[in-house]
Amino acid sequence: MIERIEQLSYEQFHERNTNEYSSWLTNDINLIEEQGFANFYRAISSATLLLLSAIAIFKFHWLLLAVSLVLSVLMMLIPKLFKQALEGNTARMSKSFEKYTATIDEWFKGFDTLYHYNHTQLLSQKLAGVIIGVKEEKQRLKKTQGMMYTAIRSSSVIAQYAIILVTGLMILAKKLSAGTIFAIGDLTGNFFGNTSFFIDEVTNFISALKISDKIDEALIYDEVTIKANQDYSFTRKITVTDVSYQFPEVTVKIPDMVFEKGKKYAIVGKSGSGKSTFLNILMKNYRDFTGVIQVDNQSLQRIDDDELKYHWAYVSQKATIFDLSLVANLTLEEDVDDDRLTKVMRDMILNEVSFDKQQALGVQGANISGGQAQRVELGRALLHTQDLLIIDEGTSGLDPKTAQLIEETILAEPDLTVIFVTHHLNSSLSHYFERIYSFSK
Ligand SMILES: Nc1ncnc2c1ncn2[C@@H]1O[C@H](COP(=O)(O)OP(=O)(O)OP(=O)(O)O)[C@@H](O)[C@H]1O
Repeated sequence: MIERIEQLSYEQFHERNTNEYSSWLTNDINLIEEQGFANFYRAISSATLLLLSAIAIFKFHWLLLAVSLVLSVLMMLIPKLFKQALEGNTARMSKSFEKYTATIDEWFKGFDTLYHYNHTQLLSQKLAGVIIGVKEEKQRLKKTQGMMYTAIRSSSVIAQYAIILVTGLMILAKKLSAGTIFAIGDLTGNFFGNTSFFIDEVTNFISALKISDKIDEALIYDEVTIKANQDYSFTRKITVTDVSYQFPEVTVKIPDMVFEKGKKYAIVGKSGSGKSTFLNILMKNYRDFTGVIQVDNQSLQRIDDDELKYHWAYVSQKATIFDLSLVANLTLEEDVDDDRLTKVMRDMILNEVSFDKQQALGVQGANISGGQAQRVELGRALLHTQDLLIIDEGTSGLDPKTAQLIEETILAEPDLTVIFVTHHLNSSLSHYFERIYSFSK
């Protein structure tokens, strides 16, 4: 499952909330394990005991075994009556777990805000609903399972009586000795008991497999139809002509622009004017745009995604920090040139963060400040990019002096092409920019 997720494109991954993936990997895996694999192994054990009882019944008379087998086949039809309800309940339980995980994550992440507004009581209000939802779905599933078990157990008792009756008739017909009736009672008890266990276990196993089918089906995507050209080249310029992007509710129109290699560009514009949308198009996160973006002489769509990601880097306003050491956060555990790493750490003033080389920065950067996190994010991009650095408000969390220092360092890089999106263009840096593009709604 994780390997399939690794292969998703940006748009495919973002079709669903990250909590849905978390729920698959926690709740659904548990459900598959508890209801699926545990039942699979139990079914093997029941089948073995069933076989041993069948051999013993056969030793008395083949006819008794034949009737037992016919009755057990009839018993196996019972789950069909519950199949739809059982699969529906299992699927609904998995959905309710997804909602539960998403709600817990959302409201616990908002704890600080609720705390400062004296509204932490919202936690129990919001979580109560989803907890009750999970409980109700669990009860529904248990109820359906219970009804199925009762039907199977009852049919098992009826089948035992039927065999005892057949045995009685065979004794009267002098085909079996009178004492057989006592032994056959025990044997058929075992035989039909294990048949009913076997049926329960196989039915539950199959309905658990439906969850894994649901995940598999959710992760099936058509291949990207546009054939990528492996040869990446950006030696001259990127041109953007007549580009627009259609969201369900709004069409975002992007102004025509040219970005020459090695030069620096600023993009300014009102909130909602389409700056981030453009950057997402340029990074190939949003593929279905209209218009033309050429990189040297190739259309952007034809450039291989991995090549593009290798050469271009994108820094957003929101720093992503992993619970790894500073160096691992910068390198993403890749081998990098030591001199380059040292330069990036110096340029992004990161030596102050490096309290201890091994110390992790905390989950979502809990052990460092917001400004430090942004510098780590910028440092990671500088370390990974060869050609183009796109910064979307990536210095907004820094104090003005540090922001200017960092921005100047980046803008002074001679070979790097920089696209710098900002709401607050520092006039003392204007001379670095070849052009300032203005987006309007
Ligand atoms: N995922 C989305 N789904 C639907 N509409 C979206 C989505 N992302 C952006 N939009 C819409 O597209 C328009 C452009 O948004 P975009 O985020 O590109 O603006 P922006 O210039 O980057 O704004 P800001 O400066 O506030 O970050 C807005 O009207 C926004 O509501």
